[in-house]
Amino acid sequence: MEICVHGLGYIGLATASLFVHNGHKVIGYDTDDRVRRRLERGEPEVTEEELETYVRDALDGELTISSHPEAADYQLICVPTPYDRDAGRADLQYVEAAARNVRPLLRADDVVVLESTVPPGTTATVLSPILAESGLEPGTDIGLGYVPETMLPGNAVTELQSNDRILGGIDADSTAAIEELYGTVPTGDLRVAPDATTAEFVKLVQNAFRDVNIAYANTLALTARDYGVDVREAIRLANNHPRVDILRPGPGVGGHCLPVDPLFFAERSDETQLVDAARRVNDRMPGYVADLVAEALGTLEDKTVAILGVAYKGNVDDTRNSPGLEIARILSDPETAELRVADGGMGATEIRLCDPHVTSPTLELESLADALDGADAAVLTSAHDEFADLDPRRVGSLLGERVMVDPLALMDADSWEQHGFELVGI
Ligand SMILES: NC(=O)C1=CN([C@@H]2O[C@H](COP(=O)(O)OP(=O)(O)OC[C@H]3O[C@@H](n4cnc5c(N)ncnc54)[C@H](O)[C@@H]3O)[C@@H](O)[C@H]2O)C=CC1
Ligand SMILES: CC(=O)N[C@@H]1[C@@H](OP(=O)(O)OP(=O)(O)OC[C@H]2O[C@@H](n3ccc(=O)[nH]c3=O)[C@H](O)[C@@H]2O)O[C@H](C(=O)O)[C@@H](O)[C@@H]1O
Repeated sequence: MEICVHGLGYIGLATASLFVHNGHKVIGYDTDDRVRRRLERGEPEVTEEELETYVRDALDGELTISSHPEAADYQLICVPTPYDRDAGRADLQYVEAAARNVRPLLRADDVVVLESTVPPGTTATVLSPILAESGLEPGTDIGLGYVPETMLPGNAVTELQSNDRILGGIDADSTAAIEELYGTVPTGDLRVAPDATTAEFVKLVQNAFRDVNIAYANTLALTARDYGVDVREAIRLANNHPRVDILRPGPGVGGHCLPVDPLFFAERSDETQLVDAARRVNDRMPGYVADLVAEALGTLEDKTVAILGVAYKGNVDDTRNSPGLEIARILSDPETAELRVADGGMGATEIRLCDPHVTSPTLELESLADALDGADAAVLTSAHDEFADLDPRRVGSLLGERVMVDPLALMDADSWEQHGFELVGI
């Protein structure tokens, strides 16, 4: 079958490659010239090794990059859906633009599938009317539906090929046509939702569930501290119950999915109190970690703090909503730093950033040795493999004060304390 994929970012490129690897001819279109040029040269901007090989193989095969969208049996939309904080709603401009691009290409019986994460109702009430302006009615003349992507950054290819897929058409024929396409690629089970809106809702349910679960773990961490209880030991013991499965507390919830997608629920509902509270709990964690740094050092004035990890989680290079960067921002902000300085002085805190996975022209990133050299404290904010074997002897010889803040509990406390460290956890 011929497929045109709109948006060749993390999801679109992986999806286009999945279909090529399974015998389909795919035209890939992205509005960004730079993205298209790189792909035309066979140089995808992908940092997961397995995904990079997977995409390169597709580019060597039947994945064609085009400067304009083309007619195809299936039009797949994988464009960004950021949250507009000022407006308090999802910014659907990219979905709308993609729909307008698809509109003139449509032929009877073509099928349009949205994969981007969106507020429930988007396919039926935003996408459908734009496509209908073609003169072909979605649900009657053309197919239309929603198929969320659920692959986990860091384990993309495996999850792309093995996760269950949920799909929902705006009518039975659309659902059948979408099933026909996704049935040709390896996945877990295909799960048919009653309609597109339910499929959109389920995608948000999954990410909000994870966010709420992590917020519960973070709440437990703060509560356990008041009782002098080791939260990780408590969660480990609690999880032995056959029906309890609590996630891990940490320095905050980053990325562009968990901190954003739960907010989409509020678009047309006032009943989102629990989900909103979870967001607030998780958003508070970087400030809490900054407080721990200030507490351990007694003052932030003239102190130097090394932040080890600006990626939003371990072994990825994505810095969106990064807890490490938020902790850095809070510690270096004179206003908040002043509040956090135990002795009341102004906190001219120097921040050094280190991350072996991230390359960024806008961040001044240092090597591990340079970041630690003479610093007063280190904060371990991303669970990168490179940090797993940090040697307390080496770190101790570089740091000015032996203070290691470890909100992810990556280090062995006994071993670090034996080397004279104050290991601060949450
Ligand atoms: N990254 C992730 O882990 C996951 C993302 N999602 C969702 O998938 C969607 C896409 O996310 P990513 O691939 O991560 O975004 P991304 O930012 O990596 O890529 C999106 C691409 O779409 C292009 N684009 C924008 N408007 C376009 C248009 N009208 N036509 C063609 N191309 C256009 C952009 O230039 C960009 O290259 C979002 O809704 C996101 O929430 C869903 C599951 C996982
Ligand atoms: C339900 C679910 O597992 N959703 C996944 C999620 O990917 P993402 O990389 O954002 O999720 P993640 O690994 O939980 O990381 C998010 C953030 O949460 C933090 N985190 C994660 C687990 C945990 O126990 N404690 C914790 O604090 C991480 O450090 C990170 O800062 O969101 C993706 C998406 O929807 O874009 C989705 O495809 C993925 O399958």
